[in-house]
Amino acid sequence: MLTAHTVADVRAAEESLAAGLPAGELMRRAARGLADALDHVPAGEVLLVLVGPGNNGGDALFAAAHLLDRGVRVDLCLLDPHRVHGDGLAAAVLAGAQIVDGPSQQRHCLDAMFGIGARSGLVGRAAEWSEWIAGTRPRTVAVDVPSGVDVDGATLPATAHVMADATVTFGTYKNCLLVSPAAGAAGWADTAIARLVDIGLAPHLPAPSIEAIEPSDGHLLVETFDWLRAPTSHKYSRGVVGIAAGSSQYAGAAHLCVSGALTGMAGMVRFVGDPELSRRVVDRAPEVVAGTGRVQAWVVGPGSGDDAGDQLATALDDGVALVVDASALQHLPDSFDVPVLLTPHAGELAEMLDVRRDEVEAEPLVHVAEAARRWRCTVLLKGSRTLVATPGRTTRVNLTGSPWLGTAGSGDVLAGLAGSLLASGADPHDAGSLAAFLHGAASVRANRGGPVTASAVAEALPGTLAAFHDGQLGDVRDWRG
Ligand SMILES: NC(=O)C1=CN([C@@H]2O[C@H](COP(=O)(O)OP(=O)(O)OC[C@H]3O[C@@H](n4cnc5c(N)ncnc54)[C@H](O)[C@@H]3O)[C@@H](O)[C@H]2O)[C@@H](O)CC1
Repeated sequence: MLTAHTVADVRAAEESLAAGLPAGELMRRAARGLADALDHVPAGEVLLVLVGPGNNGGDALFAAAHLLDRGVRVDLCLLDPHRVHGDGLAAAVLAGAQIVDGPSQQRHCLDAMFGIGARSGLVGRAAEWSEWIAGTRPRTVAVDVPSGVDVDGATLPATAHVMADATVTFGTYKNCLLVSPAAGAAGWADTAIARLVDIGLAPHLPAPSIEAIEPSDGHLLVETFDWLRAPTSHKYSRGVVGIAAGSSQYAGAAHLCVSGALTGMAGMVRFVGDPELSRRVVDRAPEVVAGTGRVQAWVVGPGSGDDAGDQLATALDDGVALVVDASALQHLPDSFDVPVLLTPHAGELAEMLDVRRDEVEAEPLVHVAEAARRWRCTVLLKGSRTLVATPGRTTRVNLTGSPWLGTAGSGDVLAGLAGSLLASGADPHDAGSLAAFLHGAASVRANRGGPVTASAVAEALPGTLAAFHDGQLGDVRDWRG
């Protein structure tokens, strides 16, 4: 798992680690790693370093000294010349850095104004410099976190903040580097996920605040699905998932949800719906069994019509786990007696919580946790960085996929896949986060860097799942579009 920690936990861990090291060793490690990560700045090129008053500025000043040794030229802009890391400034100046009044035409920039000591929102010169970055667009690397974002809340301020092309972070990820909307300021389009410099912090860190499934986590499948270890497993021990999806208006949703369910871990897919739709589903997918019968989990709601409420009530009567999606989300009871995964997008979550969609998009972490608390179940909030929250569990963020996945029907495939994982033995937290991971990776596998259809995502799922199981998926950066 890739993990992120809160500022308080990072500070406590750093204190504990630093206690056993010579003074200044942590900053030396951070600065060395930072300088190594700046290998794209060629010798002879000018790097502008925006230096803040704290240790974040100190990291950059020591890194600048390394870069000067490599032949890079360094201009320093000091946010407050009276508050600057003294030893760092001395090292950078001794190595040949020049202090300048403000940014000009530099094509490379290092944002070291504020790190984890940041308050959200920039004002004064810091705001002007962030506007210079936005206007001039030098290639900008943020040190630890982009200055001005809310580090733990992963939100963006109403006032200015830095938009970086990439971020180099120390010791562990911070929430703002993984979760929307702040993750967008850390280098969304370019490197997608911040580069992590190992400073020896891991043994001192507590449980994470956020975690993300990585390609190397294929062992989760064997740990989650007992039947994978049993040579005698059969279709019923793998689990049966029931699908109540689609309607005359959205017949395609039935097919797509079924196609997602067929590519998961369950041994059998049942479809319940009106006779005409059932006939069409079985015509397209002869593996599907139409009609009611025993299932281990239900998926209710994708493309459902006016009968979504009745379908949900019927599924609840069955007393098994369920995925509730789309229009069925409008018919939620106050609480559940069975394991439940709700899969809203921001608009649907806004309706559930009676807030505006832009409020959910501005603070997705807060709202997904609120819904998970209110319904005491797992909530998967779909988006460019899908979140999965369950009371008592570490919230997961999904890092696979691309904006091409924002296509009609892809949510139906996701719901079907999640239902299949639920029926096959996963709890809703694992089912939701594994489904989001596989679904995102499958979309990239289907057509890296280009458009995908929901059907193509479903077709790419079996190969993606097999590669994940076998540890063949490589790096998570490979599975972002
Ligand atoms: N603590 C440690 O042992 C280590 C810290 N490291 C670096 O140290 C950083 C944290 O350093 P600091 O605690 O000095 O904090 P910062 O360098 O983030 O800055 C803190 C100062 O900036 C001010 N400030 C923050 N946000 C502001 C805003 N929006 N507008 C105006 N002023 C603002 C604060 O009041 C404070 O005085 C980390 O992010 C990391 O880069 C690394 O060197 C690794 C080791």
